[in-house]
Amino acid sequence: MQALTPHVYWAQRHGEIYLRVEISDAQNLSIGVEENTLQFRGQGHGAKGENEYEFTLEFLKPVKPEVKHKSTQRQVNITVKKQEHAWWDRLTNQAKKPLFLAPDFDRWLDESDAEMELRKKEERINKISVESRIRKDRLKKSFLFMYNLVQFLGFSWIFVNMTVRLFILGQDSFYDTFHTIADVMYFCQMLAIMEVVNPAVGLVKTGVTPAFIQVMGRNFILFVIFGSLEDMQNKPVVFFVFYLWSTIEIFRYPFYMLACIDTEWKLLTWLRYTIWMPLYPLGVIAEAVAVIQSIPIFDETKLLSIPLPKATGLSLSFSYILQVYLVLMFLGLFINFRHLFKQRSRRFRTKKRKTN
Ligand SMILES: CCCCCCCCCCCCC[C@@H](O)CC(=O)SCCNC(=O)CCNC(=O)[C@H](O)C(C)(C)COP(=O)(O)OP(=O)(O)OC[C@H]1O[C@@H](n2cnc3c(N)ncnc32)[C@H](O)[C@@H]1OP(=O)(O)O
Repeated sequence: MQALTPHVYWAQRHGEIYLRVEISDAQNLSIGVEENTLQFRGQGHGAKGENEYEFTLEFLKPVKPEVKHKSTQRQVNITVKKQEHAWWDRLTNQAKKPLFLAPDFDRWLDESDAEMELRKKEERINKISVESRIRKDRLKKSFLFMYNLVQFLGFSWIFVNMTVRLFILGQDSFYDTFHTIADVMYFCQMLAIMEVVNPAVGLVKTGVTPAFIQVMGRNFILFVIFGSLEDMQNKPVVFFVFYLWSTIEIFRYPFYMLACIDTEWKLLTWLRYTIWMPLYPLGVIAEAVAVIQSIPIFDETKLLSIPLPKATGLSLSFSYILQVYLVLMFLGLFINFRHLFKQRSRRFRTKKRKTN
């Protein structure tokens, strides 16, 4: 059977060529582009009835070799991507239009209309990406707001409870701080692990190391020194450690909450970036006192000691680790003090520049 040539209709956009081949119920299609020439072959029902149809088109400019096609009951639609984003004066290399080829007026656009369509498409894509960025930002801020609110409520409860008990019971309140406060403190400090996760996943723009030092340093004191040693739990040092921790947090978390809703209270900002100056060294000193007080207890109870080879019958007391930790604490203090100084001057420097 000799192959016939089907009617082919075409239209273009800046990036693509659309071909519509007038063959219904097409089968055994073979469509490909080689060296800028499209070869079409297939069986179906065309202008001259059921037959084998074929045609060849040599394009005006280079096209990509991959071709997309879709066969429907009425026609075969072919999409070819142009190599370069450009408007072509005609479809084929030869100046004279092949007889079987005609414009597809259903899809036809002239250059300026196609540009307009392209611009509208780009605007739509931009709008969608801006909207999705806004949605993500809102979700992120809502999450951070809730996190900061929970921490603020937790630390406010701790601070108010300790202050009220201090006023009512005086120095007696020092001795049972742990039993009244520990559960809420455990909750807040476990949750504070998010403060390491948040910068690590890019939720807040700040360093992971200072947050890690802060959270791990506190959790070490809370869970290991106070949590594992009952003898430490009724010492007055617990009061000072918890009070110093909560004093900064009742300013820091509302400051973050306001940042999440793009609001700033100058006094709160000043307090967040200033009161750590006396509180941080005092906090480290209080924590160091707790570690030093725990050393004889760990020695006596042999709790958390590391057994040495059986033959020696000895074990390495946890107090050695605590002595190393004491050094690390002051290293941690130095790193975080420097970090907080930088944060403070960055904050007040940019503020000043903005107001000038
Ligand atoms: C067993 C292994 C242990 C290993 C460690 C060994 C060493 C241990 C040493 C431990 C010493 C610790 C002592 C300490 O426990 C004592 C005390 O805490 S005493 C009480 C006083 N303490 C303080 O004042 C410190 C309080 N803590 C902090 O300030 C932070 O935790 C710190 C990580 C130190 C600093 O915070 P950050 O880097 O985040 O700075 P900024 O607050 O300026 O925030 C930067 C930007 O991020 C935005 N941000 C941050 N967090 C949030 C949030 N939760 N929600 C919303 N936004 C957030 C913030 O708004 C800033 O954005 P922008 O710059 O755009 O304003």
